[in-house]
Amino acid sequence: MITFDDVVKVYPGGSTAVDHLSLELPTGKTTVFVGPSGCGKTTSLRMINRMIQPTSGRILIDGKDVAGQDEAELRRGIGYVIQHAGLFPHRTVLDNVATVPMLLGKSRREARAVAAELLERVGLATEFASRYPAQLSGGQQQRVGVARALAADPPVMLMDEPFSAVDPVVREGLHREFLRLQKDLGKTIAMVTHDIDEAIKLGDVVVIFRQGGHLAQVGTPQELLEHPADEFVAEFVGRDRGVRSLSFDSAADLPVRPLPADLVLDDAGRPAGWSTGESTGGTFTVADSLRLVTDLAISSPVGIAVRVDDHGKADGVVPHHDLVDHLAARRGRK
Ligand SMILES: Nc1ncnc2c1ncn2[C@@H]1O[C@H](COP(=O)(O)OP(=O)(O)OP(=O)(O)O)[C@@H](O)[C@H]1O
Repeated sequence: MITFDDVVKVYPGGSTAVDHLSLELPTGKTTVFVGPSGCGKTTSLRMINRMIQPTSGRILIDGKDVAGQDEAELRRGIGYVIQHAGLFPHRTVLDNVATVPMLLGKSRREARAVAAELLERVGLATEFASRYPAQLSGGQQQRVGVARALAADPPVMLMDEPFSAVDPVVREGLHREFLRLQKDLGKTIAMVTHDIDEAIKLGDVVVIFRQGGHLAQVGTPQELLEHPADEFVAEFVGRDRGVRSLSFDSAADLPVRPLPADLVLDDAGRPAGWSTGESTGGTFTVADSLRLVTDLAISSPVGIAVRVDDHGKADGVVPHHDLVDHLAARRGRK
């Protein structure tokens, strides 16, 4: 666990970047710092590995004050990923990643073997290993940056806007990769982003800052969407927060009706469209979210979402008025 204990940072010149921050970042989870520009996110992140010294207060990792630790040793346990990956331009991709294990005392051969394995883990094919950073796309460079940060197998990772320099499609892929990796690795991650959607997608815990380095709210993405603490948070998480909070609710307890006669099935019982010739526009299973069902019901030409089982066989439908009733009942329960 990383603990901020009443941390203040006032820069020379008098601007307060972080104002009495007390916060706990749980072990093995991703905590995302988000907020408007200049609200102290990066300053907070960099105080964890002592790139910036707090003016007052303490930061502890697993109960140990970082201020009392040897800087080099502290940083060996903390991976650091930045926006443009920060790769060494004159070293190959493989050697960029192998540098850290070599610094930690592994032979060149061993270090390269570790590097090759990490590159594979972040989804880079072996053919990229011998290229130089400039010969990679932004998204590929970012993967190398993540692999390099993981090379010392640090329990803690700091990530400052790691995905913001790439286009939305590439970012989407990196997000998927990140979630898959983190599920396997369970690192204690602190990440900075200015993008609330990214924070909600990647964070187990989301910390919203407001101007002046004040904490606005801390919570799970679902808590922030459903119970914003004030107008600032409500505005920040977005006006469509109600719809987005449906992503965190399962479709498992949504009541379904029997299959209507005008739903056409193929020989295997899979939905093939409506008798009017229109498509079902997709299907859902009990493992999906209420957001998907809502989307299907709204975009369906007949206003009905079709549920299938694990084999793709249709096993029930949800007309949009049933969905509206379910959502109203859900609101009553919360
Ligand atoms: N080295 C510095 N000297 C003086 N003031 C600084 C310094 N670094 C940052 N600041 C100020 O401290 C405040 C917080 O900066 P910080 O970089 O932590 O914000 P941020 O939330 O990460 O912003 P952004 O999203 O724009 O990167 C800002 O007002 C900034 O101008």
